[in-house]
Amino acid sequence: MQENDRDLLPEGLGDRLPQQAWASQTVRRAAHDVLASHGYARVETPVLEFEKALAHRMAGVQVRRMFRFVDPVSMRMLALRSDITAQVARIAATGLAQAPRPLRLSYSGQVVTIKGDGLDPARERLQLGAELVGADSTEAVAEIVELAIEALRAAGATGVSVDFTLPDLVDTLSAGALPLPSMNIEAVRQMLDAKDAGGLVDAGGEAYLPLLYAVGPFDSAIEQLAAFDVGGVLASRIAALRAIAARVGGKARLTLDPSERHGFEYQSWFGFTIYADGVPGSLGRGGTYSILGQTGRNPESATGFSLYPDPLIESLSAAAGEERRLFLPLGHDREVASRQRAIGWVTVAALSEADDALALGCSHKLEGGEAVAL
Ligand SMILES: N[C@@H](Cc1c[nH]c[nH+]1)C(=O)O
Repeated sequence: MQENDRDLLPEGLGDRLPQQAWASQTVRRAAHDVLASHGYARVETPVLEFEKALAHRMAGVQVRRMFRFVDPVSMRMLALRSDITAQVARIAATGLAQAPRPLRLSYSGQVVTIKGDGLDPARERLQLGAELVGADSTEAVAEIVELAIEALRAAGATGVSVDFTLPDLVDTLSAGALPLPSMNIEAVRQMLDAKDAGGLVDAGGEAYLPLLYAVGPFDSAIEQLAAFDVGGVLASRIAALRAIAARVGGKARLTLDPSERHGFEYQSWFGFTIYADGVPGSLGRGGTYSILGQTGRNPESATGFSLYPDPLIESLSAAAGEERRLFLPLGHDREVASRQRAIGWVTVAALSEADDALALGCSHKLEGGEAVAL
Protein backbone atom coordinates (compact mmCIF):
# COMPACT_ATOMS: atom_id res chain seq x y z
CA MET A 1 0.00 0.00 0.00
CA GLN A 2 1.36 3.41 -0.94
CA GLU A 3 1.67 6.37 1.40
CA ASN A 4 -1.25 8.24 -0.24
CA ASP A 5 -3.48 5.11 -0.15
CA ARG A 6 -3.65 5.14 3.62
CA ASP A 7 -7.02 6.87 3.75
CA LEU A 8 -8.67 4.87 0.98
CA LEU A 9 -11.59 2.67 1.92
CA PRO A 10 -11.75 -0.91 0.66
CA GLU A 11 -13.80 -1.51 -2.48
CA GLY A 12 -17.55 -1.42 -1.93
CA LEU A 13 -17.39 0.55 1.35
CA GLY A 14 -18.07 4.24 1.86
CA ASP A 15 -18.91 7.02 4.29
CA ARG A 16 -22.18 8.89 4.38
CA LEU A 17 -21.52 12.63 4.37
CA PRO A 18 -24.00 14.94 6.17
CA GLN A 19 -26.69 15.12 3.45
CA GLN A 20 -26.66 11.37 2.94
CA ALA A 21 -26.57 10.68 6.66
CA TRP A 22 -29.55 12.99 7.06
CA ALA A 23 -31.42 11.16 4.26
CA SER A 24 -30.56 7.80 5.82
CA GLN A 25 -31.88 8.93 9.21
CA THR A 26 -35.06 10.30 7.60
CA VAL A 27 -35.69 7.02 5.75
CA ARG A 28 -35.10 4.90 8.84
CA ARG A 29 -37.28 7.03 11.07
CA ALA A 30 -40.18 7.10 8.60
CA ALA A 31 -40.07 3.35 7.99
CA HIS A 32 -39.70 2.47 11.68
CA ASP A 33 -42.66 4.70 12.56
CA VAL A 34 -44.80 2.66 10.16
CA LEU A 35 -43.56 -0.68 11.53
CA ALA A 36 -44.07 0.43 15.14
CA SER A 37 -47.60 1.65 14.37
CA HIS A 38 -48.47 -1.88 13.15
CA GLY A 39 -47.26 -3.44 16.40
CA TYR A 40 -43.75 -4.48 15.32
CA ALA A 41 -41.41 -4.07 18.29
CA ARG A 42 -37.86 -3.11 17.47
CA VAL A 43 -34.89 -5.30 18.33
CA GLU A 44 -31.18 -4.58 17.98
CA THR A 45 -28.63 -7.27 17.24
CA PRO A 46 -24.82 -7.45 17.33
CA VAL A 47 -22.83 -6.80 14.14
CA LEU A 48 -21.00 -10.10 14.49
CA GLU A 49 -21.70 -13.42 16.11
CA PHE A 50 -20.76 -17.09 15.87
CA GLU A 51 -20.93 -18.21 12.26
CA LYS A 52 -23.01 -21.24 13.23
CA ALA A 53 -25.67 -19.10 14.87
CA LEU A 54 -26.09 -17.09 11.65
CA ALA A 55 -26.15 -20.11 9.41
CA HIS A 56 -28.14 -22.86 11.06
CA ARG A 57 -31.56 -21.35 11.78
CA MET A 58 -32.76 -21.41 8.21
CA ALA A 59 -32.02 -24.02 5.55
CA GLY A 60 -30.29 -22.44 2.55
CA VAL A 61 -28.37 -19.57 4.21
CA GLN A 62 -25.10 -19.09 2.30
CA VAL A 63 -22.10 -18.66 4.61
CA ARG A 64 -19.68 -18.21 1.73
CA ARG A 65 -20.99 -14.65 1.24
CA MET A 66 -20.11 -13.70 4.84
CA PHE A 67 -16.90 -12.19 6.20
CA ARG A 68 -15.63 -14.82 8.61
CA PHE A 69 -12.68 -14.98 10.99
CA VAL A 70 -11.58 -16.71 14.17
CA ASP A 71 -12.43 -14.97 17.45
CA PRO A 72 -9.10 -14.52 19.29
CA VAL A 73 -11.00 -14.85 22.58
CA SER A 74 -13.21 -17.93 22.09
CA MET A 75 -11.14 -19.38 19.22
CA ARG A 76 -14.42 -20.02 17.43
CA MET A 77 -15.45 -18.88 13.96
CA LEU A 78 -17.27 -15.55 13.89
CA ALA A 79 -19.12 -13.93 11.00
CA LEU A 80 -20.23 -10.38 10.32
CA ARG A 81 -23.97 -10.27 9.84
CA SER A 82 -25.10 -10.35 6.22
CA ASP A 83 -28.84 -10.68 6.92
CA ILE A 84 -30.51 -9.52 10.16
CA THR A 85 -33.46 -11.88 9.52
CA ALA A 86 -31.24 -14.78 10.68
CA GLN A 87 -30.51 -12.93 13.93
CA VAL A 88 -34.18 -12.14 14.51
CA ALA A 89 -34.92 -15.83 13.93
CA ARG A 90 -32.34 -16.69 16.62
CA ILE A 91 -34.00 -14.28 19.04
CA ALA A 92 -37.44 -15.74 18.28
CA ALA A 93 -36.15 -19.28 18.86
CA THR A 94 -34.23 -18.48 22.06
CA GLY A 95 -34.76 -15.30 24.11
CA LEU A 96 -38.34 -14.81 22.90
CA ALA A 97 -39.22 -18.52 22.52
CA GLN A 98 -41.88 -18.13 25.22
CA ALA A 99 -43.35 -14.86 23.93
CA PRO A 100 -46.90 -15.12 22.58
CA ARG A 101 -47.32 -15.82 18.85
CA PRO A 102 -47.62 -14.32 16.35
CA LEU A 103 -44.54 -12.35 17.35
CA ARG A 104 -43.96 -9.09 15.47
CA LEU A 105 -40.38 -7.74 15.41
CA SER A 106 -38.61 -5.04 13.41
CA TYR A 107 -34.97 -4.12 12.94
CA SER A 108 -32.49 -2.06 10.99
CA GLY A 109 -28.72 -1.94 10.72
CA GLN A 110 -25.73 -2.28 8.45
CA VAL A 111 -25.03 -5.67 6.88
CA VAL A 112 -21.94 -6.72 4.93
CA THR A 113 -21.06 -9.34 2.35
CA ILE A 114 -17.72 -10.27 0.78
CA LYS A 115 -18.95 -9.39 -2.69
CA GLY A 116 -21.55 -6.95 -3.96
CA ASP A 117 -24.75 -8.15 -5.58
CA GLY A 118 -24.64 -8.48 -9.37
CA LEU A 119 -23.62 -5.14 -10.85
CA ASP A 120 -23.89 -3.35 -7.50
CA PRO A 121 -20.37 -3.18 -6.01
CA ALA A 122 -21.55 -2.15 -2.51
CA ARG A 123 -20.41 -4.59 0.16
CA GLU A 124 -22.11 -2.81 3.05
CA ARG A 125 -25.80 -1.94 2.96
CA LEU A 126 -28.51 -0.71 5.28
CA GLN A 127 -31.08 -3.43 5.93
CA LEU A 128 -34.43 -2.54 7.47
CA GLY A 129 -37.31 -4.90 7.93
CA ALA A 130 -39.94 -6.75 9.87
CA GLU A 131 -40.55 -10.40 10.73
CA LEU A 132 -43.88 -11.95 11.68
CA VAL A 133 -42.95 -15.11 13.56
CA GLY A 134 -45.46 -17.93 14.00
CA ALA A 135 -47.40 -17.59 10.77
CA ASP A 136 -46.91 -18.08 7.04
CA SER A 137 -50.58 -18.01 6.04
CA THR A 138 -52.14 -15.94 3.28
CA GLU A 139 -53.15 -13.38 5.93
CA ALA A 140 -49.59 -13.19 7.28
CA VAL A 141 -48.20 -12.71 3.78
CA ALA A 142 -50.77 -10.03 2.93
CA GLU A 143 -49.89 -8.14 6.14
CA ILE A 144 -46.17 -8.30 5.36
CA VAL A 145 -46.48 -7.25 1.71
CA GLU A 146 -48.77 -4.33 2.65
CA LEU A 147 -46.38 -3.31 5.40
CA ALA A 148 -43.37 -3.38 3.05
CA ILE A 149 -45.23 -1.15 0.60
CA GLU A 150 -46.33 1.26 3.33
CA ALA A 151 -42.85 1.46 4.87
CA LEU A 152 -41.25 2.10 1.51
CA ARG A 153 -43.79 4.79 0.62
CA ALA A 154 -43.29 6.48 4.00
CA ALA A 155 -39.55 6.43 3.31
CA GLY A 156 -40.17 8.49 0.19
CA ALA A 157 -40.52 5.90 -2.60
CA THR A 158 -43.11 6.45 -5.32
CA GLY A 159 -44.53 4.14 -7.98
CA VAL A 160 -43.97 1.02 -5.89
CA SER A 161 -44.29 -2.33 -7.64
CA VAL A 162 -44.15 -5.85 -6.25
CA ASP A 163 -43.12 -9.01 -8.08
CA PHE A 164 -44.46 -12.27 -6.59
CA THR A 165 -42.64 -15.58 -6.87
CA LEU A 166 -42.95 -19.17 -5.64
CA PRO A 167 -39.42 -19.96 -4.33
CA ASP A 168 -39.97 -23.71 -3.82
CA LEU A 169 -41.87 -24.16 -7.09
CA VAL A 170 -39.40 -26.60 -8.69
CA ASP A 171 -39.24 -28.72 -5.51
CA THR A 172 -43.03 -28.91 -5.37
CA LEU A 173 -43.48 -29.77 -9.02
CA SER A 174 -40.61 -32.23 -9.19
CA ALA A 175 -41.90 -34.05 -6.12
CA GLY A 176 -45.30 -34.51 -7.78
CA ALA A 177 -46.64 -33.68 -11.20
CA LEU A 178 -43.38 -33.15 -13.09
CA PRO A 179 -40.77 -35.53 -11.68
CA LEU A 180 -37.10 -34.82 -12.37
CA PRO A 181 -34.02 -36.91 -11.62
CA SER A 182 -32.63 -35.41 -8.42
CA MET A 183 -29.34 -34.52 -10.13
CA ASN A 184 -31.22 -32.31 -12.63
CA ILE A 185 -33.23 -30.30 -10.13
CA GLU A 186 -30.62 -27.61 -9.52
CA ALA A 187 -29.92 -27.19 -13.24
CA VAL A 188 -33.65 -26.81 -13.98
CA ARG A 189 -33.92 -24.18 -11.25
CA GLN A 190 -30.98 -22.27 -12.66
CA MET A 191 -32.24 -22.36 -16.25
CA LEU A 192 -35.68 -21.17 -15.17
CA ASP A 193 -34.08 -18.38 -13.18
CA ALA A 194 -31.94 -17.40 -16.16
CA LYS A 195 -35.03 -17.66 -18.44
CA ASP A 196 -32.98 -19.90 -20.72
CA ALA A 197 -35.42 -22.05 -22.74
CA GLY A 198 -32.68 -23.99 -24.58
CA GLY A 199 -30.79 -24.67 -21.34
CA LEU A 200 -34.01 -25.78 -19.68
CA VAL A 201 -34.66 -28.39 -22.37
CA ASP A 202 -31.02 -29.57 -22.16
CA ALA A 203 -31.39 -29.95 -18.39
CA GLY A 204 -34.36 -32.27 -18.96
CA GLY A 205 -36.91 -29.66 -17.92
CA GLU A 206 -38.95 -29.46 -21.13
CA ALA A 207 -42.19 -29.90 -19.20
CA TYR A 208 -41.30 -26.74 -17.25
CA LEU A 209 -41.11 -24.54 -20.37
CA PRO A 210 -44.58 -22.94 -19.95
CA LEU A 211 -43.35 -21.42 -16.66
CA LEU A 212 -41.11 -19.13 -18.69
CA TYR A 213 -44.26 -17.56 -20.15
CA ALA A 214 -46.33 -17.29 -16.94
CA VAL A 215 -44.53 -14.01 -16.29
CA GLY A 216 -45.65 -10.38 -16.33
CA PRO A 217 -48.60 -8.35 -15.02
CA PHE A 218 -50.22 -10.38 -12.25
CA ASP A 219 -53.70 -10.88 -13.71
CA SER A 220 -52.56 -12.39 -16.99
CA ALA A 221 -49.57 -14.29 -15.59
CA ILE A 222 -51.66 -16.03 -12.92
CA GLU A 223 -54.06 -17.22 -15.65
CA GLN A 224 -51.11 -18.71 -17.53
CA LEU A 225 -49.87 -20.39 -14.36
CA ALA A 226 -53.35 -21.82 -13.68
CA ALA A 227 -53.55 -23.13 -17.26
CA PHE A 228 -50.14 -24.80 -16.81
CA ASP A 229 -51.20 -26.41 -13.53
CA VAL A 230 -53.45 -29.06 -15.11
CA GLY A 231 -52.84 -31.55 -12.30
CA GLY A 232 -53.82 -28.99 -9.66
CA VAL A 233 -50.61 -29.39 -7.55
CA LEU A 234 -50.33 -25.62 -7.40
CA ALA A 235 -54.04 -24.96 -6.88
CA SER A 236 -53.75 -23.87 -3.23
CA ARG A 237 -50.77 -21.62 -4.03
CA ILE A 238 -52.53 -20.04 -6.97
CA ALA A 239 -55.59 -19.37 -4.78
CA ALA A 240 -53.33 -17.86 -2.09
CA LEU A 241 -51.56 -15.63 -4.63
CA ARG A 242 -54.93 -14.42 -5.90
CA ALA A 243 -56.09 -13.63 -2.35
CA ILE A 244 -52.88 -11.71 -1.57
CA ALA A 245 -53.11 -9.80 -4.85
CA ALA A 246 -56.75 -8.90 -4.15
CA ARG A 247 -55.70 -7.39 -0.82
CA VAL A 248 -52.62 -5.44 -1.89
CA GLY A 249 -53.45 -4.76 -5.54
CA GLY A 250 -54.71 -1.22 -4.97
CA LYS A 251 -51.46 -0.18 -3.28
CA ALA A 252 -48.83 -1.20 -5.82
CA ARG A 253 -48.39 -2.52 -9.34
CA LEU A 254 -48.24 -6.33 -9.16
CA THR A 255 -46.36 -8.73 -11.37
CA LEU A 256 -45.71 -12.47 -11.18
CA ASP A 257 -42.57 -14.39 -12.05
CA PRO A 258 -43.16 -17.79 -10.45
CA SER A 259 -39.67 -19.16 -11.04
CA GLU A 260 -37.61 -16.08 -10.02
CA ARG A 261 -35.06 -17.11 -7.42
CA HIS A 262 -32.51 -14.32 -7.32
CA GLY A 263 -31.74 -13.50 -3.68
CA PHE A 264 -34.16 -16.11 -2.28
CA GLU A 265 -31.97 -18.37 -0.18
CA TYR A 266 -34.36 -19.79 2.38
CA GLN A 267 -37.89 -18.68 1.48
CA SER A 268 -40.51 -21.42 1.14
CA TRP A 269 -43.85 -21.19 -0.66
CA PHE A 270 -44.03 -17.43 -1.17
CA GLY A 271 -41.52 -14.70 -2.06
CA PHE A 272 -41.67 -11.14 -3.34
CA THR A 273 -39.31 -8.46 -4.61
CA ILE A 274 -40.12 -4.78 -4.26
CA TYR A 275 -39.23 -1.92 -6.63
CA ALA A 276 -39.92 1.81 -6.95
CA ASP A 277 -39.90 4.28 -9.82
CA GLY A 278 -36.64 6.03 -10.54
CA VAL A 279 -34.57 3.62 -8.41
CA PRO A 280 -32.38 1.17 -10.30
CA GLY A 281 -32.64 -2.44 -9.15
CA SER A 282 -34.78 -3.79 -6.36
CA LEU A 283 -35.27 -2.15 -2.95
CA GLY A 284 -35.92 -5.32 -0.99
CA ARG A 285 -37.54 -8.69 -0.78
CA GLY A 286 -39.38 -10.96 1.57
CA GLY A 287 -41.40 -14.10 1.92
CA THR A 288 -42.29 -17.10 4.05
CA TYR A 289 -39.70 -19.32 5.72
CA SER A 290 -39.17 -21.78 8.47
CA ILE A 291 -37.09 -21.19 11.62
CA LEU A 292 -35.36 -24.27 12.95
CA GLY A 293 -35.92 -24.47 16.70
CA GLN A 294 -33.74 -25.70 19.54
CA THR A 295 -32.88 -29.37 19.19
CA GLY A 296 -35.96 -31.46 19.66
CA ARG A 297 -38.35 -28.60 18.96
CA ASN A 298 -40.40 -28.26 15.80
CA PRO A 299 -39.54 -25.65 13.21
CA GLU A 300 -41.65 -22.51 13.36
CA SER A 301 -43.10 -20.81 10.31
CA ALA A 302 -42.56 -17.10 9.71
CA THR A 303 -43.05 -14.35 7.13
CA GLY A 304 -41.06 -11.17 6.75
CA PHE A 305 -39.40 -8.63 4.53
CA SER A 306 -36.15 -6.72 4.32
CA LEU A 307 -35.64 -3.42 2.55
CA TYR A 308 -32.22 -2.30 1.31
CA PRO A 309 -32.97 1.40 0.93
CA ASP A 310 -29.48 2.73 0.01
CA PRO A 311 -30.46 3.71 -3.58
CA LEU A 312 -33.48 5.56 -2.20
CA ILE A 313 -31.25 7.35 0.33
CA GLU A 314 -28.96 8.40 -2.53
CA SER A 315 -31.78 9.91 -4.56
CA LEU A 316 -33.29 11.62 -1.50
CA SER A 317 -30.00 13.15 -0.48
CA ALA A 318 -29.43 14.45 -4.01
CA ALA A 319 -32.85 16.11 -3.93
CA ALA A 320 -32.51 17.45 -0.37
CA GLY A 321 -33.13 21.20 -0.26
CA GLU A 322 -31.08 23.60 1.82
CA GLU A 323 -32.11 23.54 5.43
CA ARG A 324 -33.21 26.77 7.15
CA ARG A 325 -30.35 27.59 9.49
CA LEU A 326 -30.02 30.55 11.80
CA PHE A 327 -26.62 32.17 12.34
CA LEU A 328 -25.99 33.38 15.89
CA PRO A 329 -23.41 36.23 15.89
CA LEU A 330 -20.80 36.59 18.64
CA GLY A 331 -22.34 37.89 21.85
CA HIS A 332 -25.93 36.93 20.85
CA ASP A 333 -28.65 36.60 23.49
CA ARG A 334 -28.48 32.93 24.53
CA GLU A 335 -32.05 32.96 25.87
CA VAL A 336 -33.42 34.16 22.54
CA ALA A 337 -31.33 31.55 20.71
CA SER A 338 -32.68 28.77 22.87
CA ARG A 339 -36.25 29.98 22.21
CA GLN A 340 -35.53 29.90 18.46
CA ARG A 341 -34.35 26.29 18.71
CA ALA A 342 -37.48 25.44 20.68
CA ILE A 343 -39.65 26.63 17.80
CA GLY A 344 -37.69 24.51 15.32
CA TRP A 345 -34.71 26.56 14.13
CA VAL A 346 -31.35 24.93 13.60
CA THR A 347 -28.78 27.37 14.97
CA VAL A 348 -25.10 27.80 14.15
CA ALA A 349 -23.18 29.88 16.70
CA ALA A 350 -20.18 32.01 15.69
CA LEU A 351 -16.96 31.08 17.45
CA SER A 352 -15.04 34.11 16.17
CA GLU A 353 -15.54 37.31 14.12
CA ALA A 354 -14.15 35.42 11.14
CA ASP A 355 -17.12 33.02 10.91
CA ASP A 356 -19.17 33.71 7.81
CA ALA A 357 -22.92 33.00 7.99
CA LEU A 358 -23.41 32.26 4.29
CA ALA A 359 -20.28 30.13 4.01
CA LEU A 360 -21.53 28.10 6.97
CA GLY A 361 -24.77 27.36 5.10
CA CYS A 362 -27.05 29.69 7.06
CA SER A 363 -30.18 31.13 5.49
CA HIS A 364 -30.93 33.59 8.34
CA LYS A 365 -29.11 35.63 10.96
CA LEU A 366 -30.24 36.58 14.48
CA GLU A 367 -30.53 40.38 14.57
CA GLY A 368 -32.29 42.40 17.27
CA GLY A 369 -33.88 39.20 18.64
CA GLU A 370 -35.35 38.25 15.20
CA ALA A 371 -34.42 35.81 12.45
CA VAL A 372 -33.58 37.96 9.46
CA ALA A 373 -33.17 36.38 6.01
CA LEU A 374 -29.68 36.68 4.54
N1 LIG B 1 -33.88 -11.26 4.76
C1 LIG B 1 -34.29 -11.65 3.43
C2 LIG B 1 -35.70 -11.20 3.13
C3 LIG B 1 -36.66 -11.77 4.10
C4 LIG B 1 -37.03 -11.29 5.31
N2 LIG B 1 -37.91 -12.19 5.83
C5 LIG B 1 -38.06 -13.15 4.98
N3 LIG B 1 -37.31 -12.94 3.93
C6 LIG B 1 -33.32 -11.03 2.42
O1 LIG B 1 -32.73 -10.03 2.71
O2 LIG B 1 -33.19 -11.53 1.33
